[in-house]
Amino acid sequence: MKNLVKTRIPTGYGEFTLYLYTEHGKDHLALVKSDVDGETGVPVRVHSECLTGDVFGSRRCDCGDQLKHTLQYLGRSRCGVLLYLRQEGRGIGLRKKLEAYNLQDRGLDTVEANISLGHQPDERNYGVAALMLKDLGVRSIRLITNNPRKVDELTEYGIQVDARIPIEVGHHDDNAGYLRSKAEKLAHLLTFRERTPFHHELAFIEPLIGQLSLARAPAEGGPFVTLTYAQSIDGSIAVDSQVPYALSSRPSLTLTHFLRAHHDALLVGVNTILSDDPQLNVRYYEGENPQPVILDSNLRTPPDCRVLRQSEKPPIIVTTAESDPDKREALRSAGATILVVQPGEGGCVDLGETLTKLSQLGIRTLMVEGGSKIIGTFLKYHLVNYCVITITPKIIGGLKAIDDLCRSGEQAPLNITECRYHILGSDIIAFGPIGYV
Ligand SMILES: Nc1nc2c(ncn2[C@@H]2O[C@H](COP(=O)(O)OP(=O)(O)OP(=O)(O)O)[C@@H](O)[C@H]2O)c(=O)[nH]1
Ligand SMILES: [Zn+2]
Repeated sequence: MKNLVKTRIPTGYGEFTLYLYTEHGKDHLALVKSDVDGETGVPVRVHSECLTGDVFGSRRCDCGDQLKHTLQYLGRSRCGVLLYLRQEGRGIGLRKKLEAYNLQDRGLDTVEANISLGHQPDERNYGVAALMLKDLGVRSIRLITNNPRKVDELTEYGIQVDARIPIEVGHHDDNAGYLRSKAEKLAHLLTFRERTPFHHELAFIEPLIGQLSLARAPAEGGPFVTLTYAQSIDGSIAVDSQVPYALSSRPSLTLTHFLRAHHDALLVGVNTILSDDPQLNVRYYEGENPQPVILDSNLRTPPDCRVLRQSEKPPIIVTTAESDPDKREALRSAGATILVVQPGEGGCVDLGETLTKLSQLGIRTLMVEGGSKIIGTFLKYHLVNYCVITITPKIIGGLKAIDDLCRSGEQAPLNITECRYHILGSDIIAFGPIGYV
């Protein structure tokens, strides 16, 4: 199979190259991030066309969300491939799929509907996908799918599949029946994570939960970073840096704890430990406590702070080689794990090295809660993947969440792409991925 046209496609998720192939008069597409020729372990999604889901955002299936999450994931990956195969309706075409939908509205499931229209439950073939991957020169792949048949067939066609990356996203009431049929009748590996459906009033944050589930797959680079904080309407996170100030309302606090339960680790700066003495655990929601991480270049963390006295998981304290060895020993005796990294800018620890080391410790998803210095530094170095900002109806004129990012002129304003807004109690939650393109 030969590529007929190749062109550059800049997107909100990063720049890709689009390759067009043709087989039996049908165009199939490969959207490729970076050069994948000769690469191993390349993240690959083999996506079957679903006009209703991909273009119109139909909630009858999970295709549209899977497509969007894949693009976001590939945008963050060093390289990757999205194959867009024109196999509408699991190979039976759009018209028949729409007829099948009507049969499903009369009580048949997705498999029965295909059969009653005289078709197989699934008429797709992945030979063309294998040929496209071979033409692109990919040596081995990690396949983004819940469908074990795709893994088996690509393997039979000579593609080495090193691993499967699950993509359980976009689950809701409208497609619950369809997903159940896929799991029960088509052997899809769907766990119906006990987290979904969760607290009904927190269902709005599902786009982030989907990203986190993808981020758990082993990948190159550091963990997926979610930045969360609460600010007043004028952008303050506290009256001043010394005094703790509870800004969030109870529902927003539940959201924070819910998010903590969905991340491997929770990171704060030592100033937050000194001013708030927080517990950094999950209390307003039922779920696992994240691993606390404290950035503390000079080891000012008091050995009797709450996170050391009370936490079920003792914190990882990140410091530099210059910090006092006696303090290090005292914190170690109190239970902390000390992680030594290079010094970074402005007396902070080097964040890039910190993230690499946390990733080596198995931390794939990291929630960053502040304070202001940490928020600013993570943003400045483009280390944040996703933001969840709680805006409370208060005017404080105090300590700004982000004091200086663009003022020096070196940094362009950052965009929260596809920013969504949700009203939770009396607060507004603004959330979305950060785009750096
Ligand atoms: N015939 C038929 N096709 C459907 C129906 N719902 C979705 N599809 C098509 O199914 C294809 C997607 O297949 P899915 O079974 O959702 O997922 P998959 O591609 O097998 O597996 P994943 O890689 O995990 O997404 C797309 O081509 C959709 O158009 C349906 O009820 N009937
Ligand atoms: Zn679909």
